[in-house]
Amino acid sequence: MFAHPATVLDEAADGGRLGIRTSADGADWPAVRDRVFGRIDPDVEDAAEFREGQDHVTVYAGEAAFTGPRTLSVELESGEVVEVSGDQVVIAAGSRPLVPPIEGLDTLRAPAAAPPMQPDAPGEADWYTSDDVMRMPALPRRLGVLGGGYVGVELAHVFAAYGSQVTQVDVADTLVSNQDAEVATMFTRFARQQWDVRTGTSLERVERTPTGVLMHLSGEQAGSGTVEVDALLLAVGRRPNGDRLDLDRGGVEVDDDGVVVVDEHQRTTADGVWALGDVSSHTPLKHAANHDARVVKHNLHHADDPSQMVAADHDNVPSAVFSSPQVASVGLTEEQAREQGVDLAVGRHTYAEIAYGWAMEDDHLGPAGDGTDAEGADLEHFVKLLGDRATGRLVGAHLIGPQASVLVQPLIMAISHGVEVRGLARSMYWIHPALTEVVENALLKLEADLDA
Ligand SMILES: Cc1cc2nc3c(=O)[nH]c(=O)nc-3n(C[C@H](O)[C@H](O)[C@H](O)COP(=O)(O)OP(=O)(O)OC[C@H]3O[C@@H](n4cnc5c(N)ncnc54)[C@H](O)[C@@H]3O)c2cc1C
Ligand SMILES: NC(=O)c1ccc[n+]([C@@H]2O[C@H](COP(=O)([O-])OP(=O)(O)OC[C@H]3O[C@@H](n4cnc5c(N)ncnc54)[C@H](O)[C@@H]3O)[C@@H](O)[C@H]2O)c1
Repeated sequence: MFAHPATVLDEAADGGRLGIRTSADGADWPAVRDRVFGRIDPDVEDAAEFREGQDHVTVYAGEAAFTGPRTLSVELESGEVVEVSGDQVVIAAGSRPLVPPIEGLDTLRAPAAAPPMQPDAPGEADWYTSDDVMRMPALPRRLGVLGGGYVGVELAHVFAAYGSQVTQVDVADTLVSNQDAEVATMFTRFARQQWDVRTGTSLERVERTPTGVLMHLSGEQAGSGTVEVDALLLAVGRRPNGDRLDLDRGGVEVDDDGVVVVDEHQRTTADGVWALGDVSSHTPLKHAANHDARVVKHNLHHADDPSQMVAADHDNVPSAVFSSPQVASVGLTEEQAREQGVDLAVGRHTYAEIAYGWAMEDDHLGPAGDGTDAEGADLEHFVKLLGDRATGRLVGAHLIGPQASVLVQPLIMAISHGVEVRGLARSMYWIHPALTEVVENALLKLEADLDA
């Protein structure tokens, strides 16, 4: 709900390329924010009411922690502590944003500390995390973003498109550095055209000045060493909430990353205790949490008969980054495939080469209008498919460009079902002149490379 208006603004700003007269004039922040929370907050209240209204459900609204096997104490908002135990217990406590130890951060105004289940609108603060930045009282004129992963690049795009002057800092060499390297490099080039990106750079220290927050930078792209902003968004990763649950008292083990250990049925190391979602996942994504929840729901009904249980499938969990441009991926990156010794075939096709790409004028990106950036580097959106010559199957798909999150779906299907790449593109019609023709052509090229 925040990212879509940002994309609409981008398109409005870019109409000239298509020969149409459009312009963009930033966002009315309170209107956007209140549209989002006007929808979300009542939904949250309705869901809570629904749960409380179920005659087989008792809700204890408070912070829970284990006191023994399958037993938890819950501190209610009233301060009262109740003990709850069950034959089966499901841990679904999620994760929280990391706040890195930055010198000077403790001298800045922190976002209002809100109890986890009742996020209040924060007052004006000097720094935020994704928990509270979306409820900011006003759009910052200058925003610093620490971290260029999913949260960082999605929100940098949102605020830049809405009219903030964004400076993004990441220690890694590229933004979205967990993506296929070619995608991450190209994404970083696109981002640089939209906001100030400092990769290979650290935030050493922050201090309040009469006019804002001064970020002291060091590293490759520190520039003059300081950048002043009105607010700072911390987006350097998330930590699973297991460390706040006294898990050892419940006999529940975590791994070295603090992630609750589960078997293929989502059972933890404690008898009768299950876990799902971010608290027990190395792919902390909503669709992965939903999958885990379906597995746990089924298995709870067969807790006494493991032969009836289903296994969770965490292979090939896809993901998409809703920034500008969009990025989507499933399976191995090219680097992972090569490391694993896969005998790799590659099929790559650009949006610019298909009819819908012509319609979008996708081959005229960049300041010179020639598909390259100021340094002459390639800027054409693409689909890259990786196949294994030994099996003839798809092992990875990486997309960067408009609607990447949608275009990836047939590739998720192909990889999930282990479909043979040979013959796949020609086994069905592809609507002309839809954007999906970029996937069709990448598949044909992959097929050709498999046979090369
Ligand atoms: C800014 C942002 C954008 C995201 N966008 C996407 C996206 O586009 N696509 C996607 O797939 N994923 C996205 N994610 C990830 C996604 O939100 C999570 O993977 C998902 O919410 C995990 O669900 P969960 O139920 O495991 O945990 P959560 O949604 O974190 O829920 C955990 C719940 O447990 C409660 N809780 C925690 N500790 C206790 C305790 N001790 N006692 C009682 N209650 C407790 C919390 O208050 C919370 O209500 C995004 C995450 C962020 C931060
Ligand atoms: N579209 C989506 O599906 C979506 C959107 C938002 C969040 N999420 C989920 O939330 C999780 C957390 O997202 P995130 O963006 O906070 O984490 P992330 O792990 O995706 O990215 C963290 C970034 O911060 C950088 N970093 C770490 N420490 C730093 C430091 N001290 N200084 C500068 N840079 C530093 C890292 O190099 C990395 O680029 C994601 O892994 C994802 O699972 C998903």
